[in-house]
Amino acid sequence: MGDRRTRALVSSAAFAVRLAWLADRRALVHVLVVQVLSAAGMTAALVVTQKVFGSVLAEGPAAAGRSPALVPGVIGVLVAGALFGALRLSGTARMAVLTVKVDRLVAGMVLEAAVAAELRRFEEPDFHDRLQRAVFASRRQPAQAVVLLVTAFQAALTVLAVGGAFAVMAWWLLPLVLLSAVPAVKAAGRQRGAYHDLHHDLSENRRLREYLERLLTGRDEAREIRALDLGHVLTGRWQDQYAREVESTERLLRSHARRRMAAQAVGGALTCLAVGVLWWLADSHLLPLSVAGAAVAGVWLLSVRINTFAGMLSGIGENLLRLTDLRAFTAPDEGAIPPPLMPRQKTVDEVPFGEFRAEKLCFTYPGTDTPAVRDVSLDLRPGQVVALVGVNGSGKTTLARLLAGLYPPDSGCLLLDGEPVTDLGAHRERTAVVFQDFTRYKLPAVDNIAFGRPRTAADPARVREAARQAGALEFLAELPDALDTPLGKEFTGGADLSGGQWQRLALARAFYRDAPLVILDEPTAALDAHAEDRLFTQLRRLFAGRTVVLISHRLRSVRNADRIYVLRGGQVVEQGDHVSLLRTGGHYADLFRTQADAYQTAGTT
Ligand SMILES: Nc1ncnc2c1ncn2[C@@H]1O[C@H](COP(=O)(O)OP(=O)(O)OP(=O)(O)O)[C@@H](O)[C@H]1O
Repeated sequence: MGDRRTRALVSSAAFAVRLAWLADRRALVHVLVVQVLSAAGMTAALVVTQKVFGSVLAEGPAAAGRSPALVPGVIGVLVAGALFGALRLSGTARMAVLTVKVDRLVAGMVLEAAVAAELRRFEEPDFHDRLQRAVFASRRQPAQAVVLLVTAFQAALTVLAVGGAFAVMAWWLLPLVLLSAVPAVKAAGRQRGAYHDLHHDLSENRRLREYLERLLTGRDEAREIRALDLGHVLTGRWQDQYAREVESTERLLRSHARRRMAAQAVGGALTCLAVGVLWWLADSHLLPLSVAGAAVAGVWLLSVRINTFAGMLSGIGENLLRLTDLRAFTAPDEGAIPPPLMPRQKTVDEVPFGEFRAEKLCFTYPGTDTPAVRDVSLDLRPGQVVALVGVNGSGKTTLARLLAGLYPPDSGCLLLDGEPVTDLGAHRERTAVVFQDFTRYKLPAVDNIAFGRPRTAADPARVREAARQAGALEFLAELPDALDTPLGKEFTGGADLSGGQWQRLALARAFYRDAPLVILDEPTAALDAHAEDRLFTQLRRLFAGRTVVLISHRLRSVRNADRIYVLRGGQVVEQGDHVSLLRTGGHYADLFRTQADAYQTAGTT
């Protein structure tokens, strides 16, 4: 365990240095050179101090002011002090820039890794724990690790420099001074990793707390929270979550403080002993007073540096261990999406898409035991409209996600013209999906549509055409800045849309994507009756030449589909066209009649 941790620390330290190198190698070299020069300056200052002491003592205090030997020494120390002060300032400024650049580099790495992760991973709590820890580790931690490592480097150089000066003056003092730091180093070693373990233990707790924070501060949630008067309940839960974190952290900090205080007391006693020995040696004329004086200054410098270093050790340890979270998350893994093969998204006419078949698809969500989709097979021919129907939870959305290549099936496969679809990334390229819970991008309307083909520059004429096809052009044209209006009231000049208008925008995105396979999951849930009717009656014309998979609870809307698959408990229990399914008198007929009766009853009462 200890060895594993030590190895993790060493490789994380190398990782931090590599990050700094990648972020700004010139700044890193500058900062390190400053540290080396400062350490060299400190050695020189110590030696000069000893010489000055020597001449003062040789000529007597009375002659001190007149001694010509003193003048160059004192001037030299003063000039060197000013030079090193300026050098340190430049090093500090460069360090600040370096930390900002490291932060940016690492935040980008985390975002890239999150974007590359397979959708399935987002179903796993462990993934969210790792993501959260990586996000946490990316905020100032790598930059702080670089600062700590540079400070540690400086402390090590000081130890070497002062040690070197001691070698000239009184080398035998060095072990005593080093001994004084042992308790602090040991305490830091014992504490090392404790924060990191706590951080791991609290991951889920913190994730829930942050979710509650988003609920309590989000614009979209603000309405319902006020309508239900939920604020105080959620704040209470937030308080409970936070209290748990604070209690655990407090417990750890208390034990940490006790250990460090004890270590400091022992270290201080050993430093006093070293000074006492020097005093005794000087008093007994076993050591020249000049050497003893410089050695006292050296002992003080050295013990301060070593103790700072030891104190930093637990900080460095914790910090570097957090970088292991970051490395683990950003390292490419088997879940990463391979880089896109096509440099430019092709249009529907350029992408070959023939007969599409799903064969015996099975899928179980991570963390559950019951399959959401079981042994589902279906055929989709070019130009066909195929509908998936069934009660809530029957597996329609999950099946749609499998058909879109968003999840790899646990077993079974997708076939295109008889060939298994092995590259799900390429399959997604030829698929347009309008999700039931589509995303509302609080960005300009034009982006909301052009995101349908994110790897090609937005084509304004096609954006307008897609908006027109989705019935969105009219209301978008009336926005303050037309299609350039940001769709979020949080942004200056921003506007908001109604639920149905947002849904039309999601449809426009699908039109703009211009893919040969179109999957529409409840695409009209928020549309008014006219708009819904218009979409369904014109579906074939609007998506001419494409294969359409349509999910809808409104069975009236799917009756014109070429084929209807009826799902129940994740399985296809019936299939056929509307007329044949009604004739069979099964589950579909039952659902259809229930809806028709409801309309009739409502119409007659
Ligand atoms: N992310 C998930 N993790 C675990 N189980 C899930 C997840 N999403 C859906 N399920 C489960 O999978 C089953 C099928 O859900 P699915 O969303 O595919 O049904 P659906 O037919 O689309 O339902 P609806 O008509 O309500 O949209 C349900 O039992 C549901 O509880």
